[in-house]
Amino acid sequence: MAHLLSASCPLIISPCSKNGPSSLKPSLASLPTSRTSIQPFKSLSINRKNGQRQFSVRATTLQQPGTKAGSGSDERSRQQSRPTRVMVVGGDGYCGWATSLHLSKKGYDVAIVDNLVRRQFDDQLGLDSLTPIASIHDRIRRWRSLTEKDIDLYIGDVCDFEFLSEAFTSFKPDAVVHFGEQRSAPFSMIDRSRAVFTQQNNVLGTLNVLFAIKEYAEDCHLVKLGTMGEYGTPNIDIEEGYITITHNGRTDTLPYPKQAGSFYHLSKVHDSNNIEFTCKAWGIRATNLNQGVVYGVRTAETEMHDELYNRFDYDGVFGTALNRFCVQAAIGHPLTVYGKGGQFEEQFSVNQLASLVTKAGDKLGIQVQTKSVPNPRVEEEEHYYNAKHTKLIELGLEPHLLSDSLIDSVLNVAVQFKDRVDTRQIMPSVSWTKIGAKPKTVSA
Ligand SMILES: O=c1ccn([C@@H]2O[C@H](COP(=O)(O)OP(=O)(O)O[C@H]3O[C@H](CS(=O)(=O)O)[C@@H](O)[C@H](O)[C@H]3O)[C@@H](O)[C@H]2O)c(=O)[nH]1
Repeated sequence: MAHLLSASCPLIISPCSKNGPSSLKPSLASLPTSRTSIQPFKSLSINRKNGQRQFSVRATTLQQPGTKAGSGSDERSRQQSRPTRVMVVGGDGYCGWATSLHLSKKGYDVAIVDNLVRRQFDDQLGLDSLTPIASIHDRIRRWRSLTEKDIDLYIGDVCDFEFLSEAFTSFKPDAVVHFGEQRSAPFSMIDRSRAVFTQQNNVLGTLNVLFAIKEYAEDCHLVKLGTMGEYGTPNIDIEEGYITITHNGRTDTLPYPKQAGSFYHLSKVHDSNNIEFTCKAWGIRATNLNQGVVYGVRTAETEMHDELYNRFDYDGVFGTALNRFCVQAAIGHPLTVYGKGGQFEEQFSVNQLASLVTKAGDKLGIQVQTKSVPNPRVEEEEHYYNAKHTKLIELGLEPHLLSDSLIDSVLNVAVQFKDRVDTRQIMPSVSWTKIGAKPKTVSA
């Protein structure tokens, strides 16, 4: 029964809708319900629609030790019914909200589990989403009034096992999509207490979810959001989860080495180890999706009403590069490329992202400047990067490549809400080297 699929999903795969956000959309209906067997490496070419370039990707799926491909139990589990009840942990957040609506629209029974801590981070740090967002209660009420579809809501912390147990026994999920983690690398590098919070919250929360599945819903499939940042920037191709190594004449297929670049990214490495272990030890079924930077703001569902808007972060702590660049362009702030800008956000370098935004600005008559600002992070600013990513495609994912029209649409949203931008939040404020044990306080 054990199934662990570790997939890499670079930035260019933007599944939710043409206009983003690129939150993951592995169709739950297409997820395997049994372990997969070792297959020979396959090659696959994808042509970019605009014909700019072609790239090849390869992947393998890995049979868990001690199992036989195509065994009777595989066959039985393949015949099990598809999941219909999906619990989205972190369903009030950026990826979680868009995913919850998408799954609800597709006819799944959805339950959101969230402790609303993401909103508290904003209050504590004096930040706000560029887009005005409604409370989770108003969001769900609005969705019901527009679609007649109910989304269940469990407000609480997955680190609290009593709460999680109650949510599991009452909702009875067939699948859990887990986004409920502190997801900002800079946040985890503010001070000791934020570093400790990030690892405690993320690692223990996921461990509780694994125990809840074992205890209450053995057949439940865990879909967990990992990160490409687990792998760092090795000078060789990044394989999907596993690499075959020959050492002293013996060969084995082993987890790909991890070299995370922040306490946040490290928390995901620890999660991955715990998930892999429980797949082997208990037969938990999990898909660990190592996702690249997510960008965009609208999906078909979130644009149905103002109260369904998704959050959109542009600040130096929670804003990610492309979203930040679009907001910076909209308000005439130079794009803040850190250091040399050669660091890759999956398939695009930061410099390339900046030129894409500059081009989109031209079309709107906005003159976009770029400036190199001192890099607050400890990272290589020029390096080899080649991540393999075929497994999701084999599972049925149709990639929407980062296109000019997507950037145009994000830039348009940034222009629409530019009066809400707090320019004091634009520059990076968190340094990887200045982090210390002393708590950092925020002044008004
Ligand atoms: O104004 C900016 C902001 C960022 N960068 C550069 O852009 C790169 C990416 O930074 P980011 O803030 O866009 O993304 P990151 O910190 O890597 O984290 C985000 O993307 C990760 C996927 S990945 O990047 O690790 O694949 C997710 O796991 C995280 O949850 C999400 O916040 C970094 O090398 C950074 O130096 C700039 O040059 N200028």
